[in-house]
Amino acid sequence: MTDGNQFKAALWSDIEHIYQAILAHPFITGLADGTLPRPAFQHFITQDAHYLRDYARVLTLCATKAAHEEDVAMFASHSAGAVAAEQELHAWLLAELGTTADDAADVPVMPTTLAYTSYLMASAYRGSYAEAVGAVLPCYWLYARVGTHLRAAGSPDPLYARWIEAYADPSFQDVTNEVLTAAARVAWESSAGMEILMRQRSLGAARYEYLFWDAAWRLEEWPV
Ligand SMILES: Cc1ncc(C[n+]2csc(CCO)c2C)c(N)n1
Repeated sequence: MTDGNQFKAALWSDIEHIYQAILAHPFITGLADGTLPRPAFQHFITQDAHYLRDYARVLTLCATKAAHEEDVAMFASHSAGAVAAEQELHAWLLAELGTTADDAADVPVMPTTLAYTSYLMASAYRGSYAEAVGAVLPCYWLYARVGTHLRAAGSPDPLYARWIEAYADPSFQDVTNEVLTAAARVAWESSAGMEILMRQRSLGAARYEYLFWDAAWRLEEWPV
């Protein structure tokens, strides 16, 4: 029931402090100035490979729940295409780091990865289409914003520069805008109560986005 642009502004104002905290995080500043220790980057890419497998499934659930055919096609194509592109990037980065996607798959799923993917799965399985879209949106939006922010300075480290390029790429900004358009429309078609749930799902996912960087920085493992 809220106008699309107003709703997008409300969603962004909910998560902007998290975006600012991500930009200030030593993982991100280290990517930009090249000081990020390789083990933290490798932890991130390895956990992200686990994350992407579940994320692709969550996008197919969004496709299943969508009311409009164009949203069905969009989420199905993102699940098949956009996630595959990221997986290719990860396979390349893992090879550069001296390991393989197969070996990375044998590394356990760490606590924050499991918590975030479980949150996404629960939102998409149990929630409405609006809640599912709210949960997947920060993943796109924060990466598009972080990528654009980092591109300005690049990175002296060629591996980190390659990662930054992927998320600053205009095609990545396009897929983000497609999901934002779908989110604005579903809000317009939803009740005020459902809009609140959608915003809560988005805020929760944005918090996990911050935690995901932080977990890699801490080289998070299961304590027991
Ligand atoms: C923790 C984490 N959050 C977001 C992304 C970015 N991302 C992953 S799947 C997808 C949708 C289609 O490509 C996007 C934007 C990531 N890689 N890892």
